[in-house]
Amino acid sequence: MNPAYFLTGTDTEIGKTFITCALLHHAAQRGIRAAGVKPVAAGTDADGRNDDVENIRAASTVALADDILNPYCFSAAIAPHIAASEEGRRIEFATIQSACRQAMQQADLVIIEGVGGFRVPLGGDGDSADLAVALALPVILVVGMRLGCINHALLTVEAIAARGLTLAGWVANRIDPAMARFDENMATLQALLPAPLLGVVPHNPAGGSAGAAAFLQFPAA
Ligand SMILES: Nc1ncnc2c1ncn2[C@@H]1O[C@H](COP(=O)(O)OP(=O)(O)OP(=O)(O)O)[C@@H](O)[C@H]1O
Ligand SMILES: C[C@H](N)[C@H](N)CCCCCC(=O)O
Ligand SMILES: [Mg+2]
Repeated sequence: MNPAYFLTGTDTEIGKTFITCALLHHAAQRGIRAAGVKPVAAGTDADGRNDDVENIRAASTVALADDILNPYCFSAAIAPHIAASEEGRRIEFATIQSACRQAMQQADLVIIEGVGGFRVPLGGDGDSADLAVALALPVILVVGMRLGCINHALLTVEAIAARGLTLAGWVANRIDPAMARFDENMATLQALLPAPLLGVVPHNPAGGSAGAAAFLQFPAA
């Protein structure tokens, strides 16, 4: 089976999809056939499309079938267990595991984007941390650089370690370009997070997520 990573973040809307795409572009720029998977998406447009799924599809160099790329998609942009319940559906980890296995057979590198932060409920099979355990993959943590991220990052690494998962590395993503004491916050995170820093991605890098790839060092040196 080819390498894959479970990508999580310090919260929702902090750049998990953006960094997933940047990692996929980083791989593609090095001739690695890479694909992203978004097991659970919430929020669709009038055509039934989800932005995360479409961005990940566009950044992937291996075209996965729709049900592998995105096994579960719900209409409302809300917590997915609530969306699933409202739609009378159940998120099955076995279905997601099967999709991820197939992706890992088809692509040389697979990045699996979680949903929201690390402990988002997904229904009867568990939460997104349980999903990471079920997939038994190393984790990449995206830290959305804004006030409050130190606490969120530390709680997340604690939850990752408590489950016996490996933290492969973390990415600092500058979602708030006006963050006060950015350098001091970075120094604190580097001192406290027990994994390599895979890159510091600026706010609005030229070229979008493809341009952001230039700021990544992956795998860690
Ligand atoms: N470095 C950055 N510079 C500028 N904008 C960014 C950056 N990273 C992310 N964004 C923007 O912030 C928004 C949220 O990012 P993104 O959709 O990747 O978050 P997410 O963590 O995947 O959210 P979700 O929990 O909904 O999956 C998007 O509009 C994205 O383009
Ligand atoms: C719809 C949104 N963009 C995400 N996909 C879902 C975020 C769920 C967060 C749930 C929570 O932690 O409260
Ligand atoms: Mg996303």
